[in-house]
Amino acid sequence: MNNLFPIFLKLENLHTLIVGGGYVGLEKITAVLDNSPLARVTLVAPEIREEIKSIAATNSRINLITRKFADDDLLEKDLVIVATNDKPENKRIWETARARHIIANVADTPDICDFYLSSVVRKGNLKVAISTNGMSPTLAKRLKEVLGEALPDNLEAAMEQLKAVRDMLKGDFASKVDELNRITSVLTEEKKDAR
Ligand SMILES: C[C@@]1(CC(=O)O)c2cc3[nH]c(cc4nc(cc5[nH]c(cc(n2)[C@H]1CCC(=O)O)[C@@](C)(CC(=O)O)[C@@H]5CCC(=O)O)C(CC(=O)O)=C4CCC(=O)O)c(CCC(=O)O)c3CC(=O)O
Ligand SMILES: NC(=O)C1=CN([C@@H]2O[C@H](COP(=O)(O)OP(=O)(O)OC[C@H]3O[C@@H](n4cnc5c(N)ncnc54)[C@H](O)[C@@H]3O)[C@@H](O)[C@H]2O)C=CC1
Repeated sequence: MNNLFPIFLKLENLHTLIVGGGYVGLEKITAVLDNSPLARVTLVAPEIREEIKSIAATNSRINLITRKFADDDLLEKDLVIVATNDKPENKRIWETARARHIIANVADTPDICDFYLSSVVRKGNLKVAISTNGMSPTLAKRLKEVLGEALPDNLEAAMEQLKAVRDMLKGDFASKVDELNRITSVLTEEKKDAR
């Protein structure tokens, strides 16, 4: 059973802290910016990889701090991704974040993660997030490739047309829901017919 509750965060409205500037720190900041290019991120680490420095050089919303993590780095942060190579310190940072009610992801240590990153299929406005409940990130990555190929390319046009219909529809909420369900029923009916 996967009990994780999926949500889609507007990281441009939040302030994310990343602790650690090595390979994993780079992977995490890349995942954040690929999805949310306007995310506000502070990254703290005594040694920061060159790739991270070049990302920050062209993005004023990324702030790099070149020193070890200090508890007050958590001030005014909404979520934290911990990726240092010091396991006990990772755990201590998670505990400190917990005490301040800030949710944390700790690379390498699912037991003390409040949230996981997901594998992400993107097609224009459509985004599908995949989790295997931490069982196999590699399977999540493969499924992303499979779904990416399986989803039709004209979904964006369909979404745009449905949005236009949605904006045009008059009447109360229930009648709008009925109409949108009627228009889109073909999507599931075709599948039923094929069986
Ligand atoms: C629990 C979770 C917590 C979290 O990190 O958020 C976690 C944990 C761990 N990952 C490990 C290893 C690898 N992770 C990847 C890849 C990804 N890992 C991601 C998410 C998650 N990884 C969360 C669960 C997601 C879920 O529910 O399915 C993805 C989806 C998203 C992202 O990270 O951005 C991204 C794919 C992105 C994409 O391309 O689509 C690869 C493959 C590769 O890179 O090719 C490997 C190597 C192969 C292997 O080990 O499987 C290890 C062992 C470390 C060690 O052995 O030292 C742990 C720790 C453990 O399991 O104990
Ligand atoms: N490299 C990989 O592909 C994987 C690594 N891991 C694990 O993830 C962790 C991080 O790995 P890497 O990024 O590869 O390590 P790395 O050695 O490349 O980077 C570690 C980073 O942590 C920083 N750091 C150390 N102590 C700190 C502190 N007190 N405060 C702030 N920053 C601090 C360092 O300055 C450096 O930027 C390690 O525990 C590693 O075992 C897990 C899975 C895969």
